[in-house]
Amino acid sequence: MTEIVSLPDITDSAVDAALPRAVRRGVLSIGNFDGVHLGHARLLGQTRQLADRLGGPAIACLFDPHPIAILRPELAPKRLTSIDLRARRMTELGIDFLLVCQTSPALLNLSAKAFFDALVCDTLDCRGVVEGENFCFGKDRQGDVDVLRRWCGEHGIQFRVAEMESADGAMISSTRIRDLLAEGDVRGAAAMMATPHLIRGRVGHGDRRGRTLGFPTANLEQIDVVIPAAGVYAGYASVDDTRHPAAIHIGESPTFQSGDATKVEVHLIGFDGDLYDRTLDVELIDRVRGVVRFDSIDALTDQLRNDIRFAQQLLVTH
Ligand SMILES: Cc1cc2nc3c(=O)[nH]c(=O)nc-3n(C[C@H](O)[C@H](O)[C@H](O)COP(=O)(O)O)c2cc1C
Ligand SMILES: Nc1ncnc2c1ncn2[C@@H]1O[C@H](COP(=O)(O)OP(=O)(O)OP(=O)(O)O)[C@@H](O)[C@H]1O
Repeated sequence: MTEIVSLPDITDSAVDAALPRAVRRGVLSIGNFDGVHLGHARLLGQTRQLADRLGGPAIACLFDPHPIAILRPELAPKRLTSIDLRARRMTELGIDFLLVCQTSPALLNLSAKAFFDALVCDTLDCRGVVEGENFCFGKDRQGDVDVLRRWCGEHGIQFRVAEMESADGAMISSTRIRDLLAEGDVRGAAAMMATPHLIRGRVGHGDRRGRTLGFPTANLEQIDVVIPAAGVYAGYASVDDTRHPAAIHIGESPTFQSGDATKVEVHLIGFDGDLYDRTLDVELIDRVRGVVRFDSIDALTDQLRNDIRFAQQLLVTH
């Protein structure tokens, strides 16, 4: 199990007392790790390998909130994955600790050298560091892998650069996965994360129209991850450790002139029960179609029957 360790600001003297001893003398990889995509997996795999060779724990470290949320809040994207989910995926990659360091204006103001000294040397006393070729750090992104290699060398710290992982001729990144989701390409996003995009939400009350149509839907609220483009999707919805095939509608219901672009409604296929106030985990497997305005309720329900049949077929062959 990857253990999440929350740390105060590394520029704060309280950081030493807050750090368990077991997290020192390890091999470190710093990033945001949103989505824990195939590039991150390659990097973290090398972090695990180097930790095995040098001894000590394999450590991933991220800064929360994401620095962009402090520097340019208007540009801050929604995240792909909660920190808990990142840790769960890192468990499979053999990462011992996910350090979650508090981001502060003082931290963002550190020069690359001051950041290196504070985190890699003073706080963690690392035996090794592994980063991808495009890694930058410190104020104004001054530091890159060349300076990091030099400073690690000066401190007797092993340093490795992971080769960048690409798909279809372009580098995989969290940004690219967000772009795919914005186009509704949940299949492409899943290929880059080696797992489907997961939306967790609490079931609230919709207009209660779905049940009268013969297709009850759970309306997800309190979603704090990226919601893909409006459309109809095939996927799975898990509640209480039971996974149900599902047809998911994201966006407005133009037939009824209701809802908004980020509304997520989930029809659990073959399920009949009360889901209000429950937590639902929805995996988005494939896109079925775009959202359409129907001229009659009968036309809508005919289409919903087809969607469900098509979703079931997609899920069987996926
Ligand atoms: C699989 C699926 C596909 C849907 N597709 C459309 C659509 O294309 N156009 C539309 O107006 N509503 C569509 N709906 C939304 C229904 O109109 C919606 O479920 C109904 O209005 C119930 O809303 P409520 O849950 O707020 O009661 C779809 C719903 C589901 C479950
Ligand atoms: N495709 C990739 N292959 C290998 N390493 C990668 C890849 N993408 C990112 N990394 C490395 O992972 C670490 C964490 O990077 P980060 O989480 O910021 O990734 P990112 O996917 O590029 O994010 P964003 O799109 O938000 O910039 C860095 O060392 C970075 O170089």
